[in-house]
Amino acid sequence: MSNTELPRNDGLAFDPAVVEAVRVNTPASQRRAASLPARRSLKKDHQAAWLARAISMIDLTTLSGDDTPGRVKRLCAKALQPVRPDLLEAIGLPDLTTGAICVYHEMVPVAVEAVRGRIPVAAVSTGFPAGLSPFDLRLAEIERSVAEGATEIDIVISRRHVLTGNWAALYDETAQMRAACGPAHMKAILATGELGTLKNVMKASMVTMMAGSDFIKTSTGKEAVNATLPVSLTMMRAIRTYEAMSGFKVGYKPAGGVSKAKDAVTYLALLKEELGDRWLRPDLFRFGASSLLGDIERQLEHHVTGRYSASYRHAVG
Ligand SMILES: O=C[C@H](O)COP(=O)(O)O
Repeated sequence: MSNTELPRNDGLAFDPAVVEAVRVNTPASQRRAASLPARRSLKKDHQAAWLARAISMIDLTTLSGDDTPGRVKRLCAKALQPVRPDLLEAIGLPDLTTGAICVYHEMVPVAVEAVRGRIPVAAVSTGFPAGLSPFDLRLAEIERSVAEGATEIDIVISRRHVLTGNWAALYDETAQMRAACGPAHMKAILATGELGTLKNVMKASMVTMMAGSDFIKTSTGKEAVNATLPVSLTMMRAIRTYEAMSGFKVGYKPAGGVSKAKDAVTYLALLKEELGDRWLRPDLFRFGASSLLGDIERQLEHHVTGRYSASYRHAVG
């Protein structure tokens, strides 16, 4: 099934009472997050299966000022063949791909041609990463990316609406962006490292889901602090609350700074505990990551051959 055929979040009418009702126990969230890595240790086949699963949920990303068509084509080739064919055969997953490729608008046509419809192309739009270009241009950017073949749009919210408590403005902005996406799935980047508190993260999560986001995503990868476990716990609980309110399952995307296989497994363990097995699929979970794939490939190589190769051998992704 192509991702444009997947169910969409139609959203709910803006309800300030939902925002008012938000409660977050920050010390408890931090304690829980801190206990996770120590509690999780996966071995052998089980570990390989989780790592393969993690690959299938990576939005393989390049978002650099020096991106070129050549780099994007190489990244797309890596997304379609994320691990050496002999390793994929050995783990019984010869057709494994990443979840999607994620690029700036200018690179959308190159990526669309390179992936040949096998995986979705996601575009970061709306004046990424700051989201401070004129609003009509931000909407036009979404429309252009969709017209050029992006089927997922990662929008950035206006952090100032959160920091000034203007929840109605955040709802309105997000709803207009969702409309501009048309058939493309929308991931709302909250830039959680700039929102100040976990309570703000929870409120922004609720508002952007009420406004129709299909996914909520932590970060652009450009903030000083990007994806963290306490933020992820908070956003996953917001997703659970929203499902109880609306019946709709919103997806989750931690992004920025997730670069080690071990960390990816910790995120997946948290996801399984908080939201359940249904979320352990690419339609409801993605890692936004530029270098995670390289480390996972290294770990899989070790699993299959018993040897580690140098990390420079896995330079792409
Ligand atoms: O959304 C994805 C991020 O921009 C990637 O961040 P990263 O380079 O820290 O993996």
